[in-house]
Amino acid sequence: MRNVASYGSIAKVDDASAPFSASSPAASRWSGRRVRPSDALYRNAVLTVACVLTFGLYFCYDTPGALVTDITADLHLTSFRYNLLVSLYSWPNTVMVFVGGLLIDRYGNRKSAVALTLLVLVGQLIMTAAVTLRWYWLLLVGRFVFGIGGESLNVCQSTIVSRWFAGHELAMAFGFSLTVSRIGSILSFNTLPYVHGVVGLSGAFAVGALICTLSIAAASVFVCLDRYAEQCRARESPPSAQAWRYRVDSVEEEEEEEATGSMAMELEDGIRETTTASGDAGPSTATSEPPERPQRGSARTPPPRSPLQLGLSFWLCSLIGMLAYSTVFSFIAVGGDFFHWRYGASREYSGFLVSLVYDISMFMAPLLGRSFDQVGLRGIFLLTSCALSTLSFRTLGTHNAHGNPALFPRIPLLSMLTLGLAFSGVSSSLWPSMTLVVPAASLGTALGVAQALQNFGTSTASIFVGRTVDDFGYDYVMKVFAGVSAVAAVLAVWWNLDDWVHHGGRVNRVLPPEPADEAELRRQLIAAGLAVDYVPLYVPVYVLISPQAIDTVRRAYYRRLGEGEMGMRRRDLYARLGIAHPDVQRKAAEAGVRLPRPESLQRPTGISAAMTTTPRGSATPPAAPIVSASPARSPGMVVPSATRLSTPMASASPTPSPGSGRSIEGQPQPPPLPRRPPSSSLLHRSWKESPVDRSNRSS
Ligand SMILES: NCCCC[C@H](NC(=O)[C@@H](N)CCCCN)C(=O)O
Repeated sequence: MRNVASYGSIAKVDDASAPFSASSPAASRWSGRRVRPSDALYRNAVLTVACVLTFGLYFCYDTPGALVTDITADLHLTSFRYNLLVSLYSWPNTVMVFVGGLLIDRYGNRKSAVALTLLVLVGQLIMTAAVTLRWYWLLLVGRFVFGIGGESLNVCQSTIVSRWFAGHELAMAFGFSLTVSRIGSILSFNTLPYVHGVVGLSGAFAVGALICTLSIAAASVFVCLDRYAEQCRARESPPSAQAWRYRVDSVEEEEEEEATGSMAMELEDGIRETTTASGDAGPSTATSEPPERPQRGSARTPPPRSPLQLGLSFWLCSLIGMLAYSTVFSFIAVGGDFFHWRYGASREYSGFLVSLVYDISMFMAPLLGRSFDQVGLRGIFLLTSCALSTLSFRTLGTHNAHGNPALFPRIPLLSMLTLGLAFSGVSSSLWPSMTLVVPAASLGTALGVAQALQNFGTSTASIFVGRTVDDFGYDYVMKVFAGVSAVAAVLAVWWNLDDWVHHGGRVNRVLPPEPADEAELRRQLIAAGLAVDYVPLYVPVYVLISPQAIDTVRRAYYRRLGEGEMGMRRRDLYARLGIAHPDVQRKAAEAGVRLPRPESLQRPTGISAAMTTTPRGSATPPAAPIVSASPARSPGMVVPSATRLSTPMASASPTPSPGSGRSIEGQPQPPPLPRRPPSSSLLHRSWKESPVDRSNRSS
């Protein structure tokens, strides 16, 4: 819980996550420095160092594969000992990477990146010493340490990328990170045999260690860039705004936040889905929350206690990843042998065919990523990729040189091209999708679980291949792989349907760009009196006690802000009528902040309308159009009640100073009659019915 401060309905990741958007007006106003975190240059630098983070890891991961003949010969390893060495990367990570994910969420990306790149280097150095000393057991220790650091480093890289490039650049950024990783693997396979010829086995491992230092350097640069971005962000917030940057440490506070946070999330999901379902975005859409902004939405939810709480969508996604990756990775491990024996291909041509998977992925990852960012369809593409994998394995398992020699070399080439495309599709769509279906604050944990499953799948598949090939032959293995890929495709259908039905198809949508910098807009709103930037910490705790307590706190707080009894009643009335308080309208006009236009006020967004249209069937009222999408939902900011048009208990939020009730020209006037019958207990009922207001207040 350390790096997440939650503000009622809004949880804020406190490690400069997604610190600056490309379209940040505030950032562009931030002057006095040459390069700003919002600049493309700065963001590219972050992406570069994030990509290089795992470069050493992938280079060294494939070292045993690249030097298989030399290692087994030089160290006199049996096939079993060699395979034990290779699999020692995956086995511990069926558990350890999950722990790593938790620690990444706990300590943040900066510390984790440095610690994990160091761990990878330590592992590689141990292996270098082991091959020098010819100590097999030490080699196993080294591979173990290397694996512990390596898989968690993968998770860390993903959380960095998803936080810096949330939104419309996410998949492309992931694509670039995959490309650099593939270059690491390809470089390893293509250079290490020559390096070994020149400097021997120890020298080859030492080269790997040297490349790992590159990753450490990248981690150090990332720390500087990320910290600098955080400082800029802090500088942009006025001192008063710092007041809401409190940390939540006590268990009670966590529980309270979890309750309000998840209620608010449900409410917000309901709102988005209601808007989407009705298709009645109206003119106010421009000023309200975009239909879906998964990362941002998810960032508001406190971290789940257990991975089981990560949701069906996440588990389906992880299972698909486990099945799809395990078949491809274990096929790559035996692919050279397979083509040699089943198609009579030369060793070189077999190697070429196998490497096609990585080669294609290297080129395709950013291209696919870019197209996912532009057209969405990640889920559909993942499904298509699983289907393509099925086709590829089925073909490889059916047509071989013995059955129909005329098909060689067309079948293996076409199958590998298909498999390469499928693998590119899986890796390019899976990881960005993963970040969309889990709360941002739990991303490390979630990716850790996903990688743990993937390692389990890969290790199991490798054992299966080892045990099956001799007895049943490669065709049988390929058919099983085709079956496993088909199961992944079926799960992908389920995953898409679930996402479509319950989440409005978020994984297939185009993500909007990150909104303009929230700090600046928040400052504008606060200056305009449309928001307050600080609510005492005792409020969220106290308001949970009883509706009476809520009312007492609310009134006490209004009084502190100079609000009289009449003002409070007027505020209640305006909120019940579902319109903006005239004074708020005036202030909004002065501040140049757009309120929803009159027609949007006529939308049937009352409680009953929402209850009938909320897809999940939850009795959550819809959100009102908000003054401005991003500021109204900024961490720690409370939007005055009257700006939350037609939110039933909008008046619960405090506002600095009530106005005279004058209306301004061109702005909507209150309708003559309330849409809902006034009730003396409305206030209390509404508190129960409107968690978002409670969480707003508590923030
Ligand atoms: N930040 C990168 C996301 C993971 C990419 C993925 N790698 C893995 O899943 C690793 N567990 C496997 C390492 C094996 C390398 N040959 C990938 O697509 O490589």
